Amino acid sequence: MTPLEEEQAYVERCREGLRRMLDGARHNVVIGETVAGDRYSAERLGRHLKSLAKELGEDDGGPPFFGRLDFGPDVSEHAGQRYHIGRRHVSAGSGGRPLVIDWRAPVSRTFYQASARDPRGVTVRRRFGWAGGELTGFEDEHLDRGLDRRVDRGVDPGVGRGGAGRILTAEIERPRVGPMRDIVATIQPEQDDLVRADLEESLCVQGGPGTGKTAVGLHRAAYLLYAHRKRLSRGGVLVLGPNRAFLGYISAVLPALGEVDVEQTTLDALLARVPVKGIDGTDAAVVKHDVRMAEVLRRALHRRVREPAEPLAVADGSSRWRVSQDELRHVVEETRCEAMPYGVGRERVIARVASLARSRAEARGRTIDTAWTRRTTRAVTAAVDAFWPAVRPEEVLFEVLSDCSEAAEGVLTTAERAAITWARPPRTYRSASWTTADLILLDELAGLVERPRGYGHVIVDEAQDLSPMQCRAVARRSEHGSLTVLGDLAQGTTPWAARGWGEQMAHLGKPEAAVMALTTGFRTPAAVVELANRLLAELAVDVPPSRSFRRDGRLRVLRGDDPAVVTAVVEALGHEGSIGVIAADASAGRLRAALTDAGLAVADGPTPDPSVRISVVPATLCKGLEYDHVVLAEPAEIVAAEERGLGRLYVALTRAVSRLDVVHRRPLPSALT
Ligand SMILES: Nc1ncnc2c1ncn2[C@@H]1O[C@H](COP(=O)(O)OP(=O)(O)OP(=O)(O)O)[C@@H](O)[C@H]1O
Repeated sequence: MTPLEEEQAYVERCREGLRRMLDGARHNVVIGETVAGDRYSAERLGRHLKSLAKELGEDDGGPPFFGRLDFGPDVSEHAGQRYHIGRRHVSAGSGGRPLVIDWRAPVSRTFYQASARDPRGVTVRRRFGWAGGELTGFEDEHLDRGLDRRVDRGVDPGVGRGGAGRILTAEIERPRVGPMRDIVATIQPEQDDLVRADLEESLCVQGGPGTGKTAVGLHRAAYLLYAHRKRLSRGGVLVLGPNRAFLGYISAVLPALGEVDVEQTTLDALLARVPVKGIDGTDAAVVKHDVRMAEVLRRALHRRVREPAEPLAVADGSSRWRVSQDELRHVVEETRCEAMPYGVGRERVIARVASLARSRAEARGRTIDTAWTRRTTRAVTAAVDAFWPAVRPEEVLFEVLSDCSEAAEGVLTTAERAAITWARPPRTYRSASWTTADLILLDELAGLVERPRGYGHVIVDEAQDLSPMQCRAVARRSEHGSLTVLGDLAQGTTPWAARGWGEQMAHLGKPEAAVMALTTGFRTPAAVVELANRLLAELAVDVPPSRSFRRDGRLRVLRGDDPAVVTAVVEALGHEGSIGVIAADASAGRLRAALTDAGLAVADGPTPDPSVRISVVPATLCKGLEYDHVVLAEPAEIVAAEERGLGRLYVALTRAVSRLDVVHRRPLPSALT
């Protein structure tokens, strides 16, 4: 047998192993359904087993491994061992050593980190090439002999980018056809460091376009769940992305890595406690996103706590148990000093006052039973309503937006107060038309009333765009957990986008987090990166220019309007891969009509769709997405459309994987010429 045939035979053993695991998992689903301890655990177990069975079923036919490590004789733990590394563990069935080791297992780390300079005991690292589930070749790096000793079997011999092998280069440069895929086979050492950082460690990753921030975040989620499954099972892991198109684009990555229980959502969706019916003007939105609003809301809420105006007398048959006004005052003051959430404070006041009444009753020999306690607590609660009332966040915000003169005194300017005040206040909070920014204010208030549910780990993508108030909403949910914050200051497009990470991390509640950099781009070809980098000087943020791993690709700057866009798209159809037509929001509908009039099928939304190759993408939705071929229409219009239009153009320019056509009639923004 040739070495390639030996590996192909090993693939068959792995597939057999997977089939055995699948049979076992299906069997367990049946058993799991009958061995219900209680309903909750039966449901959880059933869900877990079913998803495992589904996953294993779906895995059937996919590559069971992507790499192999051969250790030399000098590593005590692994001396002379050979391990195949894959997306999932494949057991040998007989209780022996697994056929395939999970990419997240400790030994797999060596696969990503070993190098000729630091072989870590590895003699050979093998990468496999696959075509449609068939193992077609492999490539060896003899780390003990230096990188130049590369041997290829069944693939074109040769060395790719920067000393990287062909298989690695081909994987990174492959045309993109649909949603995002995992990168487990080709995680780079600096990415691996971030993926496997400690759970306790909060990280901030600043990386230029296409440096793999999103990929790192998702793989980190999968890694943390593997390494700390028990600890994270209670709090869970939350992934926050910028919009629904982005979530659609990334949604398959974690399930492909076997993780189906991660909550992936947008911050707006997470905070949606009321329907959004109103829209803010920019002036109002800017004030509402400002961190000073936290103080305004705090004051507005706590203004509701008043000095008790009268003593309390709890009627109990023929007796009355009294709590004096002074005692009530003392309880309120004492509770206030403990600086706890408003709602918890109220509960504590009720409990303390009830306990005073109880001690009076006990002193008079009254027998206290549950019914007595319930009755007394009800009476005390009614009295406490007068000086520490129950409150809904909506009621407080209703008051603030109707008239914030007192709560905002000395905090907001007159113009700022006017900007957020309703021109015509609704009659009650129930008829208010809340805006997206109001959701954040309601969440701040809800957080002041009661602590929200926290997560074990939160991953925030495109974090440069979060306002201070949005950051606080994230911080509330990760107070007792850790954060992975991913972003690029140069891609900031919101009016409140961060200009530096220090302040942003402070708003996120983790001022001590290390800021790490990713600088090699894996998406955009060098010529396109070079064009986009020209904008950096005008973006007023301090980030290093990106470098591209890729030397392939094509950039064209074409003159013309809609017909030129259609021609560029038709030409792009001659290549493999997805096609994104990115235009200013106002022009997206017109361009879509021009393409369909030309007889071309266009996908419904911006998310790359393998069945309909062309997507028309409003510029404000292209963040985080990528297309094999991008036709970028009229850059000047994108720049003019919003305050941070240049940032938006920078994002739009960096969405192309293989080819970018810039089509323009109006003069190009000066930075590009
Ligand atoms: N190590 C890698 N191997 C293969 N592909 C990679 C690697 N790292 C990143 N990529 C690919 O590069 C592309 C860009 O990655 P990703 O979207 O994670 O970058 P990003 O930094 O979040 O980009 P942006 O900020 O522009 O949205 C994706 O297609 C991703 O799969």
